Formats: sequence, structure tokens, C-alpha cells
Amino acid sequence: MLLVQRVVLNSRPGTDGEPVPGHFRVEEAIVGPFLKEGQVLVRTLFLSVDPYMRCRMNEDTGAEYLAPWGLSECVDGGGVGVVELSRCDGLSVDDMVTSFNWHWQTQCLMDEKLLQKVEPQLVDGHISYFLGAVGMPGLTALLGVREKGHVTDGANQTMVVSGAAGACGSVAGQIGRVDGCTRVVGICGSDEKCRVLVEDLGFSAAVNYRQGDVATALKESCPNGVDVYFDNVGGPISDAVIAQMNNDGHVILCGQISQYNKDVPYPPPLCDETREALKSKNITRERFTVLNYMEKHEAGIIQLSQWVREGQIKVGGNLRQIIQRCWRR
Ligand SMILES: NC(=O)C1=CN([C@@H]2O[C@H](COP(=O)(O)OP(=O)(O)OC[C@H]3O[C@@H](n4cnc5c(N)ncnc54)[C@H](OP(=O)(O)O)[C@@H]3O)[C@@H](O)[C@H]2O)C=CC1
Ligand SMILES: CCCCCC(=O)/C=C/[C@@H]1[C@@H](C/C=C\CCCC(=O)O)[C@@H](O)C[C@H]1O
Repeated sequence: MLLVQRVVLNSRPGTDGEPVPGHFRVEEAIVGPFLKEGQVLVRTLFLSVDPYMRCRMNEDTGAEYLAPWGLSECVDGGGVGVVELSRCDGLSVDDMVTSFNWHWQTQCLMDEKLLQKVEPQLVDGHISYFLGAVGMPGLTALLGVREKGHVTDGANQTMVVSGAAGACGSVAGQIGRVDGCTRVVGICGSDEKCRVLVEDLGFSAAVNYRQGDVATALKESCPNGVDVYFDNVGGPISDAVIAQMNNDGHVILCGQISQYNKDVPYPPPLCDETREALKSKNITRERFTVLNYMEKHEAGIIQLSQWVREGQIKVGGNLRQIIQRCWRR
């Protein structure tokens, strides 16, 4: 038997509330004693804190593919770790593995079918990348741009990305550049993040939405209007971007993080002006969910890891809110 530490949901913020540390608590638990056939014991190395988790804190998540976290139950999400004991044919001790349903627990027993083996050499040993640029957020950027963005090399397109310094946005903007957009402009929440986007990640320009008027700054940085918008945030920032979009443009409806602490359905309703702008300018705005493209994930991971190794896509390590604490036995 093993004594482990785990994080459980202590209380819910309510659909309109801000999440705070007190909504969680850390407690000790016992794991084992027996490993069943088809199970492994894994040690947690990295956990990912993602926006959709706010929805899992509600009793009703608002999305059919998201189960609510239970009160006093261990929370779960994306994680990577190492196999310590195995009763599976497909996994051996010391294999690195990942899952969308990793328990926030120092060590846990997991069924083989919930795990995917990962190859550390794909990311030169930086296994936390499997939760970021070479994981679900990177796939969201790649498949979002490719499936919904209509980016065409040589078409002189301008792409805008909101939430641009985040895990998905920072990769989406770089893919826009790789795929041939002439200008890629990021929107984020600090001057330091703007500097990183332009100087380190190769964005053409960046707008700090906390300083000055977003519409004015966008006019300056997108003199030819906006053709493709990778929308991570929704709300007034997205209204300002859509108002400056060209005819026949495309919105990639990836997420609406600015609305997750509100009691609204997903996707949240648009204001009349934005609805009218989309219609009159013939702009597409299709909902995108990375889980709907599972058959493209393996090739996507290979492509993303290659770009990262070659330096075409830079990983904004200090921009990502990954819990980088190595939990030890
Ligand atoms: N459709 C899909 O399949 C998927 C969708 N998503 C969605 O993509 C989006 C980005 O996720 P991800 O990159 O992983 O998240 P991150 O946590 O890495 O980044 C999110 C960023 O959003 C910004 N933000 C937060 N609140 C607000 C606000 N009120 N207004 C404007 N910006 C805000 C913050 O940056 P700053 O401080 O710079 O404002 C924050 O760092 C989310 O909406 C998420 O739900 C994610 C994965 C899959
Ligand atoms: C209503 C909220 C929409 C938020 C959009 C978003 O961020 C979507 C993210 C998902 C995320 C889902 C993760 C795991 C699914 C299984 C969890 C469970 O309930 O057991 C990601 O992994 C893929 C995105 O589509």
C-alpha cells in the first residue's frame, strides 16, 4: 500500500463565481495494495491547468463531452508521468505516458486504456511539452488553423489571435506564419507578453488589451483589415476584432475564456452588431473541438514535434500555466 497526496474539489464557485484556491484541498490517501491485470502504477511528473477545467467545477459543465468534477473527489485532467509498476503487455517500467484523465495525485493506479505512451526523444526530453505545444493545446492550434482557418499561402492574409500568449494562441499564431499569412497579430494582457510574442515567437505585432483602446491599436497593426481570427477569448475583444474583419473572412471559434465565469451557454450569445457583421460580410464562424479530430492527432504530434525541434515553432515556456512541480515519492 502507498500513501499519496492528492487534490480534491472542496466546493464549487457557482456558475458566476471566480475560482479561488479554497475551492480545492490537498489530502492524503491510500493507493493499492493490488495492481489488477491491465493496470499500471504511475508517478505524476507534470499536470496541466486548462481553461475548460473552470467548466468542470460546475455541477453542469455545459458541454456534453465534459464531466463535472465530483465534490471531495480527486480532480483530473491532462498529465504526464512515468510507469513504476506494470501488469500490462503494452507498458513497461520507466515508460513515459500521458492521459486526458490524469488524477491530480502523486502516484496513481491507471488502466492501460486511458494512457498513451509518449517518446521523450520527440521533444528532446522536455516531456512537459506533451501537455503544451506538442500536446492537446498544440493540436488545437494546428487543427484549428488547418480545419477552420482557410489560410492560403500567397493570399496576403492577416491573422489575429486572441489569448495569443497562451498555450493554444502562441502556437496558432506561429502556425499562421508558417502556413503563409503575411501578418500575424496577437492580443494579450501585458507588455511583457507582447514583447515575447514579437521578439521571441515572430508575431508581426501585439496588442495589450489592458492598455488603451483595442480597436485603435488593431487598426494600426492590421492596416489591410483581418482575414482570419483565431478566437480564444470571446466577449468585447472578439467584437472589436470581428468589426475589423474583411469580407469572406474566417473566425476559428476555439474558446471563449472571458465568459467562463458567467452563467451563459457555450458558445455565449453574440451582440447584435457582431452577429450582423458576420452575416453582412459573409464571415464563417464554426465551432472547433480538437476531440473531434482524433484520427489526425498522431500525425499532428509528429508535425508539431518536428517544428519544435527545428526551431520553427518556439515554446513559450514561461507563458504556460503548467504546474511544474515535480512530485516526489
Ligand atoms: N476548442 C478546443 O478544442 C479547445 C479549446 N480551448 C480553448 O482555447 C482557449 C485557450 O486555451 P489555452 O491556450 O490552453 O489557455 P491558457 O491558459 O494557456 O491561456 C489562456 C489565456 O487567456 C487569457 N485570458 C484569460 N481571461 C481572459 C479574459 N477575461 N479576457 C481576455 N483574455 C483572457 C489569459 O492571458 P492574458 O493574461 O494575456 O489575457 C490566459 O493566459 C480557451 O478558451 C480554451 O477553452 C483549449 C483547448 C481545446
Ligand atoms: C464549455 C467549455 C468549452 C471549453 C472549450 C475547451 O477548452 C475545450 C477543451 C477540450 C478539452 C477537454 C478535455 C477532456 C475531455 C474529457 C474530460 C472529461 O470530462 O472526462 C481537451 O482535452 C480537448 C478540448 O476539446
